[in-house]
Amino acid sequence: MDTASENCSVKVAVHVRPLIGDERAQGCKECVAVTHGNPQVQIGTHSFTFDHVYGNGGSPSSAMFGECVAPLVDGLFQGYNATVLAYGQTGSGKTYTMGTGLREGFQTGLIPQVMNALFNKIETLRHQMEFQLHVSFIEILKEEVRDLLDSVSVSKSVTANGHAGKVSISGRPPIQIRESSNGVITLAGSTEVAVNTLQEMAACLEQGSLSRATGSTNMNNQSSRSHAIFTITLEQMRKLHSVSPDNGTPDEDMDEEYFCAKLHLVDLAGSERAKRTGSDGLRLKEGIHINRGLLALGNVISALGDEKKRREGVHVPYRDSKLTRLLQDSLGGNSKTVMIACISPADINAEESLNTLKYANRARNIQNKPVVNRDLISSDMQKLRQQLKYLQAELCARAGGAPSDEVQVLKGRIAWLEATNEDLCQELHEYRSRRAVVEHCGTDAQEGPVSFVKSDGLKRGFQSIDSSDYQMDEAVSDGNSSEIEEVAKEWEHALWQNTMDKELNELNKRLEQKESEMKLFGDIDTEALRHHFGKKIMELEEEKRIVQQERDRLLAEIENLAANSDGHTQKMQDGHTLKLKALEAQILELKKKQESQVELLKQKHKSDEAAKRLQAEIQSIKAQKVQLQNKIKQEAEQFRQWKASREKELLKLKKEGRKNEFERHKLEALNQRQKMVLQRKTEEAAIATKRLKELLEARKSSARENSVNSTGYTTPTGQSNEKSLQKWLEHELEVSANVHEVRFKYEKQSQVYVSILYFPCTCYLL
Ligand SMILES: Nc1ncnc2c1ncn2[C@@H]1O[C@H](COP(=O)(O)OP(=O)(O)OP(=O)(O)O)[C@@H](O)[C@H]1O
Repeated sequence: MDTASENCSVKVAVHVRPLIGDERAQGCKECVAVTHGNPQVQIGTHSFTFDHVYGNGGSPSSAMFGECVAPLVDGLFQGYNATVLAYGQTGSGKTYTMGTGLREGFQTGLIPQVMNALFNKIETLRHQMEFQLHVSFIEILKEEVRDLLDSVSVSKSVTANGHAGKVSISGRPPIQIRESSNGVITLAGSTEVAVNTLQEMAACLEQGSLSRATGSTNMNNQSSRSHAIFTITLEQMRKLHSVSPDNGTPDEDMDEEYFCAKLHLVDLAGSERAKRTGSDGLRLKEGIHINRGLLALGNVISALGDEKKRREGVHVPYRDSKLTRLLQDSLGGNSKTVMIACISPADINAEESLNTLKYANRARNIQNKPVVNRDLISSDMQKLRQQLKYLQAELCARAGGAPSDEVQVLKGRIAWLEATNEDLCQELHEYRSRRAVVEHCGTDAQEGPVSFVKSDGLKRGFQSIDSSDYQMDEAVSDGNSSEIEEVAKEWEHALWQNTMDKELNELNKRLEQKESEMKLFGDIDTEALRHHFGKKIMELEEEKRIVQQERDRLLAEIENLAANSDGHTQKMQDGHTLKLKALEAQILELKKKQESQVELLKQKHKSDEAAKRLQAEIQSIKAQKVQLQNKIKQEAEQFRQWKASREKELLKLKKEGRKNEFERHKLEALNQRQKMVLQRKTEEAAIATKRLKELLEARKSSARENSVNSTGYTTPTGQSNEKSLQKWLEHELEVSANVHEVRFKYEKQSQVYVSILYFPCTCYLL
């Protein structure tokens, strides 16, 4: 690879799509204004300047390819890597712009146009060089890299809820991201299809687009649920005609130069808010992963886009997500990059569109360092060849008079160089044939335990986010929708806060900058300056007037002298003419000075105007800052209230639970006691029944005795028996009444107990 690199910033274009059917049906108004003839976009009080603005009054969308992407395609042929990145809210038109969806407008998308331009250019250059094209198409879905061109993976529609998804058949190892020793990011295990024609490349795009995960949400009925990267690799073998040093004619043997450049075409999944997309379950989980990847991308852009941070060499968190890892070269690395920020003009999307523009505005500050990707070995070889030719020429030149031992040394050197050249050719050949295998096997010595340790360390920095994600996983698997909602809300709040903090930081920076600019104006006493310039002009005016008077006087004298001309007067006249000339020059000088003073005064006036404008800008930034701070405060307060009410609710429920538990214990104890009483009474009743039987027996036998005596009187024994029988009967009645009462109470308590167990809340309310 060439070491020389040029710094070039990420170019940003905005694509404003027209209002679409749904938005029209909802009666939305347009809230995005584009300044005519200028790449400026305005939303509310916010105004941004980009490299290009398309749609909605800006340049026509059809000009986008020619202005933004065609130069990157040309760059590919010079060996420069390039990236085109579509970013924006869900439903803002990224897929439409890139042409990765097989829907309406597909052919006008950027990727189909790239393919056309690529093959047209190859056709015109075919006689000068050899080409080899490869394409790969991957998606990042829920932090997993999937191969969209893998023929083993199959695309399948999942019919429930209209959700579609891709099902991978196991058998191939998952795709791994690797970093080679020279810092190049590669994908080990992804399919690289060699293509020779436009049709073959289009078929790859179509196959991958069909396999991509999409799903329906409230905001886009065919929403991309993954980040997709379509990569075109262009290899060129250029034939270099070298000129013979002897006769200046082209050499028979031609040198070769090998270039290899990649073009990444990225269609990111859209940022989304769970509330607006109406996502739940699977969609919600996808949305969280999408937002998480975009948050990591935002952090990378912030770290790279901040001049101060860059100078301080602040760590860029590329490893926080697969997306940022894969785009490492595209952002701040070896690539020419264009970001296309897609926005909707509808007023209901104003906040999201504003966020997209802020994100894109930050990206404009990123400095990349693209280099020509020339094969190291071929460039070494070229140097050696040049050296060889130079030596051969030197040898020829000296052939006549050079001492023979010097010629011998040079010949030896040439032989050595030729041998080295041959070795290098061999090495180059082996290297090329091994390269493909090496890339696929991914046997990269760099990915050892050391890099794991490093990534672990970085992971720790993101622990809070990881743990919230873990909570989300738990919540989703439990199927507890209120918990999901709670975690989603907290996540959304954290995202929102992060964006707002960044915005506030940016406002503070802008304010600081404007205030320091204002200080420059403030140090100058404008009134004193104006007075000084006014005075200076008057003085010059006076001086000019005096000099003009003197000139007029001299002119009059010359005229007089001319009338009576003699030798003496002629001399005087000459002297006067000289003086007159000097005075004229003086007047001219004074005029110039006066003009420059007037110019200075004008500039002063202009700078006063600029100071006023600056002051107004400072005021507006301050007002924006106050607004933002209030918004942050309000949101934080709302979130705090929501959290407090959730906690209160939870506490109340816990309290109710405890109370119910206590009641249950109490009832159980009562129930136990009553059971015991019932048992005791039942036993007493059994004893009484037994006694009754005995008494009845006794009574029968005494009656028999009485009939034997036949006296007709009741004996004292008979009387006492009757009394005891009466007493016993009374007791018996009392016992059975008690038994009934206890049984009734027991049954009632049992019913209450059952209802507490199965319907605790109702019971509490009762
Ligand atoms: N420039 C445009 N002109 C006309 N229609 C457009 C344009 N851009 C987008 N649309 C329409 O808007 C809708 C959403 O577009 P698209 O699917 O490309 O959005 P997206 O940003 O890729 O969404 P997501 O992130 O959810 O995948 C589609 O119906 C598409 O046809």
